Amino acid sequence: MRDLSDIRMDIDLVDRQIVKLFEERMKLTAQVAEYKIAAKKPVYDKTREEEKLKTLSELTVLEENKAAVRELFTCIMAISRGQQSGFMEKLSLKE
Ligand SMILES: O=C(O)C(=O)C[C@]1(C(=O)O)C=C[C@@H](O)C=C1
Repeated sequence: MRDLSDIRMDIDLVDRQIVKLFEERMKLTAQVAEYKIAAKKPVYDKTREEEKLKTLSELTVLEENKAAVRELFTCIMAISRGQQSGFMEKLSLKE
């Protein structure tokens, strides 16, 4: 069996990558917000979110992880919506 601190070092490495990728994703959804503000489109896109959850669930290798992946991305997209709404609110306060 591997040593706990050894396993935790690997977890730390994976977590670093998750943070990096999360921040990359948030930068992209900030660009989406800019687009939606200009195009006067609503933040929430139910169809896109449903398609994403389906695709990501299909990409998940282990059956026992599928529900968790859906939960994780439901949460990530809610965070992204929150950020986008925040941008829109700030902009409307300025106007
Ligand atoms: O693709 C979009 O339209 C986005 O705003 C991005 C995103 C996402 O985080 O993936 C967030 C909100 C929408 O409801 C759908 C998807």
